[in-house]
Amino acid sequence: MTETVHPDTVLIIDFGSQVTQLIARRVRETGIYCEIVPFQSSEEGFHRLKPKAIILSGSPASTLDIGSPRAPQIVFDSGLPVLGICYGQQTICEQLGGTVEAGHHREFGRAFIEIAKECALYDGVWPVGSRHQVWMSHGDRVTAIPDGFEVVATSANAPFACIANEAKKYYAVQFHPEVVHTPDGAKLLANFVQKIAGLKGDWTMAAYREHAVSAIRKQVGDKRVICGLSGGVDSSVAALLIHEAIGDQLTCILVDHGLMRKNEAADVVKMFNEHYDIKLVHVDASDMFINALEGESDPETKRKTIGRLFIDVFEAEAKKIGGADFLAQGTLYPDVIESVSFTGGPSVTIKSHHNVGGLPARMNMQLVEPLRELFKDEVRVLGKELGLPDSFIGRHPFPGPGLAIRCPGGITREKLEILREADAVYLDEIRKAGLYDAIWQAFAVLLPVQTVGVMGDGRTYEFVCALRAVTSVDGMTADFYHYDMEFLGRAATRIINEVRGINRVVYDVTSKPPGTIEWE
Ligand SMILES: Nc1ncnc2c1ncn2[C@@H]1O[C@H](COP(=O)(O)OP(=O)(O)OP(=O)(O)O)[C@@H](O)[C@H]1O
Ligand SMILES: O=c1[nH]c(=O)c2[nH+]cn([C@@H]3O[C@H](COP(=O)(O)O)[C@@H](O)[C@H]3O)c2[nH]1
Ligand SMILES: NC(=O)CC[C@H](N)C(=O)O
Ligand SMILES: [Mg+2]
Repeated sequence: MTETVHPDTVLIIDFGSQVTQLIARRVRETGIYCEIVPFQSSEEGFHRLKPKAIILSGSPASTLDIGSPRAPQIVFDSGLPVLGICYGQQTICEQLGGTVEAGHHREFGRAFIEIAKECALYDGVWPVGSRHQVWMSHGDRVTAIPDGFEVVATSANAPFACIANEAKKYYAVQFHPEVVHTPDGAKLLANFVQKIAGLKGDWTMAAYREHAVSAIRKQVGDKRVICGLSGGVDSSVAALLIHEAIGDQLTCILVDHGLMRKNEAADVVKMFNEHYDIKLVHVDASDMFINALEGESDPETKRKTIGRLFIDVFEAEAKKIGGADFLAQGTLYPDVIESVSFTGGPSVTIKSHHNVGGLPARMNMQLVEPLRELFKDEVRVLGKELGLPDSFIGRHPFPGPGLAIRCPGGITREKLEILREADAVYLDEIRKAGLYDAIWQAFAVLLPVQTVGVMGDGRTYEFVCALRAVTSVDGMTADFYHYDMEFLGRAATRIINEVRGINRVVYDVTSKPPGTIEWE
């Protein structure tokens, strides 16, 4: 992963909790660098990262199960501050001489803890004798604590809600400080990394930019790099960073697959040519994509066809510039974590995200992934640092397969055109209402269903358009956006009046889960 060691790094050992990523986010918010390493490779991670503090995550496992994961001994031999969360607390107790039992009451959700003693972990946050809301999610509980520890907070069902060995700087909590339902949790984590471990918050995007630029130079040398540029935040920021590092050795390739939003390809090319001196090839491959997709209705086939054609175009373009040794991607940290995280069993494929991950084997190119340590919101901050215009930084995500996965049923050129128009009107209404930034992602979907309507005293028999808008932090979970009805009415009227081929509009009120954000 990282090539350079950050001076003040926190190692987060992941035992497979659903919320391990949130620990990383909370630590990063204090300006301190951290990485999540799966417990299986945590010893190797320790040597690679040379951390100054360690956090042990929660887990679906029970320490009472035979073969359940443990922290490597080096954690306790290192003399570093350690914070154990939930399972992390339980394994600390198991490993250092305490005991854990299966609890009589499983405890999920909100709970209240009483502060019994002063503790560096909540210094300046929770006074002795006060009571605070925390979030619990456990079945097992600690029943005896190891020597050298004392109980510093209790809850009705977790007498050892927080325990500490201040001399060794070991802290362990049964609750989850990383989730927002523990309102003061972020302050506790900040106390751990700043006051207890004494780390400096110098993980800034300016520092990251320097670090990334020199890492790219070192990796690429004087070789050529191609970068698929969609105009989305990730690929735009990746392109700017790589260009800063290696200038003309970079060629960006924008593939217009005929599945972009209205005017999108032209806008992206214009913006890049106006602001940057980056080599950008705009490939109109729309016939190739649409011909291959025409009539196709299976979502997975659509996605795979598009993924394959992207490869073909990248290959052909690389050849035209005399070959390229590297392919740049805007892979983000959550993508990396999802592919290494400990899971109880094989996970199912919900949808094959058009992923350029299959590229290197076929194209024989090495990957350049300058954003693989960052979360999306950090990428946006980095984009700002690099001077990317706000209109690009705040853009809603747009999937690589584009309108093809918003047109359920067989794809036709005509349907794509109708959808493109409806989507443009919908987004225009959102912008006019000042809602664009409050919504994480919004788009129109053209349903393969025709319904009867009446317009100008005549009968119509046309398509249904579904509108989607969601709020989310990272796209992993999402809620539908709660518009007021006036807005929906206005958008529907405009779409029906202005877009030929649509005579009915509906709004999607499904969250994720159980739905996904896209319809295919
Ligand atoms: N039309 C396109 N032309 C060239 N490359 C593309 C195109 N669409 C997607 N890609 C490539 O696929 C990658 C993944 O797409 P993805 O949509 O996740 O990222 P993005 O478009 O850069 O950002 P965002 O998530 O904000 O849309 C992009 O970073 C880009 O390299
Ligand atoms: O680059 C991409 N290639 C894809 O194949 C793809 N499929 C979904 N998405 C985007 O991912 C986020 C989550 O989408 P879902 O809830 O539909 O899985 C949403 O932001 C989707 O727009 C994709 N992005
Ligand atoms: N969230 C957790 O870490 C849970 C730990 C353990 N599986 C329990 O039920 O107690
Ligand atoms: Mg995109």
